[in-house]
Amino acid sequence: MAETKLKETVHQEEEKEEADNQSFEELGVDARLLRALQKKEIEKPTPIQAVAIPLILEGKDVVARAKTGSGKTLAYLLPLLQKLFIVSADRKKLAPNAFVLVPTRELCQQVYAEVLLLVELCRVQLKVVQLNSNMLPNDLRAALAGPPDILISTPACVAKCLSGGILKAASINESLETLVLDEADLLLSYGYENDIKAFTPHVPRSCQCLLMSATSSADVDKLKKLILHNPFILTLPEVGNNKDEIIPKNVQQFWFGIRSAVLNPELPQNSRLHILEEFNAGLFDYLIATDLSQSKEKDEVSKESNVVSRKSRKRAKVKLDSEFGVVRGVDFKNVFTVINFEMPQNVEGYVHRIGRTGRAYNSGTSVSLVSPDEMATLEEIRSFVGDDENKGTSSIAVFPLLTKNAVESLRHALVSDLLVLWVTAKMYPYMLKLECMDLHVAHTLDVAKSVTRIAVRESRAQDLRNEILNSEKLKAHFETNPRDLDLLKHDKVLSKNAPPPHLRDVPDYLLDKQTKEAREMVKLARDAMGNNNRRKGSKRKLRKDGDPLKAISALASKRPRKVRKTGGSDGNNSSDRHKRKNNKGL
Ligand SMILES: Nc1ncnc2c1ncn2[C@@H]1O[C@H](COP(=O)(O)OP(=O)(O)OP(=O)(O)O)[C@@H](O)[C@H]1O
Repeated sequence: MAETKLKETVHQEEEKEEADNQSFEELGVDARLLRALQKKEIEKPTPIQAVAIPLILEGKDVVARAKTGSGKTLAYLLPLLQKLFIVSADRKKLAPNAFVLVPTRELCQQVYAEVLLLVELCRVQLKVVQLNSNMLPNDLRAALAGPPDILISTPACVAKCLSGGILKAASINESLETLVLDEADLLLSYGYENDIKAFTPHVPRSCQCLLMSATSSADVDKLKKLILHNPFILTLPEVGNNKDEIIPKNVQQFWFGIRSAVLNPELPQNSRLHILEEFNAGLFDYLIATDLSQSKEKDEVSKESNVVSRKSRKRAKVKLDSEFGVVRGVDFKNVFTVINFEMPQNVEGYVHRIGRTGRAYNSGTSVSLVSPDEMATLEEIRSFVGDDENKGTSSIAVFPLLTKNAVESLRHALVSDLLVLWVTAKMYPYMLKLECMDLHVAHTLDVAKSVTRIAVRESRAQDLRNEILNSEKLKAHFETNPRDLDLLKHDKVLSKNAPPPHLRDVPDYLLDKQTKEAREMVKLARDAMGNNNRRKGSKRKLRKDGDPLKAISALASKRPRKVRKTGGSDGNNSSDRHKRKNNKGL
């Protein structure tokens, strides 16, 4: 115990400074590796390399904790390779002499590529293989034939090879010289504990063990006790005490107060209803939802795939509700924008998703982020909605608002159909800082403050009132029911706070050339999206069976409706429309 304490090296400033000034050569790195580093344009060791390389070259067990991106991979790879350069008559070759175990397949590939490059640049004859659990037993056997000098893999794959007799425990015991556990802080949390426990009894006492980690945690301590013998513990100061420096200083970090909720099939029914209720009551600005019952398929991924799939693996154990479905029929209130971050799988899914906006008399926008492999789905959808480039018809347009100009113009937009505005309002301080718009500060911050949810809702209500008052279709109704017209005309806005006069218009002095151009663009975009929608809606015949104001709400019995019943429907309910199209043989 006392000896371990003595061996713990928490580097003091002077030691660190000394190490900082050493070259790779002074650390004892082999000439071939020096050449390789030069070709890689790596000039001087990072602090962790400076302290770890000499110790590893001496054959010590090392636990190295240093912040992410600090060069831990080369800190162990350089001495590991150098050790293998030495041709030793004592070396047994029944199994790989060095194992590098990492938590994910992606990391396997990354480390493998790094080793291959170094070996190639050094012009040495070393055989390196990477194995993963997806490989067939015969392929695993073939890769291990020889055997290779270095094996890069995951603990799960090694355990699989052991239990399948592809790797012999006795051979490992005879041949293993160096064991590296990279990203050690993740290995246990990724569920590899049993795999590591199955493997460690076969690690010979003589094997040099290295444990690399970006953070210090109970898991790292557990691994340390499981595998290492009396190691040197290198804790660079920034990881030890000052938590602010775990992440490199050159990373700017932000968080925004975006009120949001997640809706997915893993949640119990009660929670889902509760979230819908809260969303409809305006507690969240954003709802992040999935309509994927097919997420079950996606969950069937191998354990070392990646971080996301690791989480998914845990999720796979959770029973998903096969009756989950928020995009069909559920009547969300005040959804102005539907964003398809992932495209739905088919036209039907698209129609149902975007039908969550533009409900009743509201207008809405949908924005689809389409990756190249989703283009076929987009084409299918475009042909379904009747888009034809040859005929110049295009209801799904290229999104026009992501230009710098458009962002500029949103600074001055008081009312927008786009929910984006709220994000913009919240981002004002950052945008201003980033783009140095000091001239506009006072005005734009005032604008941002004034764009409240109520202000936006009222403005939309006003639009709606105007539409109804000017509606040709309702003219006859108002003639026979003048009281309705009277009530509507005198319907007053809820908010007592009129916008301050200086915000009614954007003063000319604030309008630079770019903003003027952007204004035009946004106007065009609104015409294309909002106004067209309204026009389309008004052309539709009233349908009793398609009254969107009677749309099924998951919460209909729980809470009073906020939407006032003003008459019939414009039939602008995508979901109903789609059902009708479906019946026609979609
Ligand atoms: N001495 C060096 N000088 C300049 N660049 C280096 C040096 N050593 C490593 N690098 C580069 O720094 C980057 C980060 O290195 P590496 O991936 O080893 O970091 P890490 O500490 O393992 O990070 P993480 O904990 O996130 O895995 C790599 O692109 C690597 O090539």
